[in-house]
Amino acid sequence: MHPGVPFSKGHGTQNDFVILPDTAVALDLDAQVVARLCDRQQGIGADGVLRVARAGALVAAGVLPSLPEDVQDDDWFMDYRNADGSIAEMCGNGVRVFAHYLRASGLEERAAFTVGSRAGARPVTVHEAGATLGAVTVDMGIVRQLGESHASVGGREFAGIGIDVGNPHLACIVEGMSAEELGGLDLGDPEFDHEFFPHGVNIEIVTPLDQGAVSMRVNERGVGETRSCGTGTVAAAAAALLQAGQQEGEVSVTIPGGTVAVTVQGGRAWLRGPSVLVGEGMLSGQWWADN
Ligand SMILES: N[C@@H](CCC[C@H](N)C(=O)O)C(=O)O
Repeated sequence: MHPGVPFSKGHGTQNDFVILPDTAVALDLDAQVVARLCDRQQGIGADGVLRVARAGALVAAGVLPSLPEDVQDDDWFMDYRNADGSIAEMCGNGVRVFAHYLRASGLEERAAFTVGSRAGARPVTVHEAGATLGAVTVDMGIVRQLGESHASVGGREFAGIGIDVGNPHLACIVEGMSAEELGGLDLGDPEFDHEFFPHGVNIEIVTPLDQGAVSMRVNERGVGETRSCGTGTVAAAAAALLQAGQQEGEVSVTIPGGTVAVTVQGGRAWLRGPSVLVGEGMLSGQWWADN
C-alpha cells in the first residue's frame, strides 16, 4: 500500500508547473519520475516541477549540498526541475507561482519574504493571493551580460546577447521583426555554441523595443518551446534595452501566454506578473512507486 502524493497545478503566463508540497523532504524526485509527471500523456503534464520545502530541510536531506548565496535555513526554497527531469538554477514564473501557492495554502502569511533558489535568494512581494488568481513581483537579482553569441532555431540563424540571470539565456533581438512574423517562426531544433554555453541555454527570439514593449518566444533548455519563461523575459528586456542604447528601463514583455513587466535598474531586474492556481489533487501512490 503506497500513500498518495498531494499536488497542486499552477501556471505563470501559461508556463505550467506541478507543485509538490514536501516540507519533510520525503519525496525522491529522480529525473524519471519528474519527466513522467510532466509528460502530458502519461502524467499530469507541465513544463516543470516545483517542490515546496524549507532550504535547511533540503540541505539536511542531501538534496542541496549547502545553502545557496543569501539563503537562510528557514527560508522557503523552490526546488525546481525541468520537464525532462533536469535541475535548473532558477525559474522566474515558477517563483511567482511558488510564492502565490505559499500564501494561498496558508503556509506563509507575510506579503514580502524570500524564496530561495539554486541561483540564490529571490525576495518576493505578493500583491494578490486569491485561491485562484495571484500577482507577484520578484527581485530577480543581478543581470550579467556574457557577450555576443548565435544560435540556429528552426533552421534559421540568429545573433544574440548571452545573459545570465542565475540561469543562461541567449536573447536574440531581430531587427525589423514584427510580432506577426515572430508568431509564425518555427522554434524547434535549437543549435547553439556549446563552448559559449557549456551547460546549455534558453533561447529567446525577440522583437526590437518599441514604445517600451517587446514580443518574445522562447525555446527552454530541458523543456522545448514554452508559452512563457520569466527569466527569459528579463533577459529579453535587458537585451532589447541594450540594443536600443539604454542600460535601464521598464519593458512590457508579451509572450504567447500573456504579458509581464520587467524593470532593469542598476544592473538588477524585477519581474512582475500574474499567477494562477488551477487546482489540487492526489497522485496515486502506486503510480509514483511504479515510476
Ligand atoms: N520557465 C522558467 C525557466 C526554467 C528553467 C530553464 N528551462 C532552464 O533550464 O534554465 C522561467 O520562468 O524562468
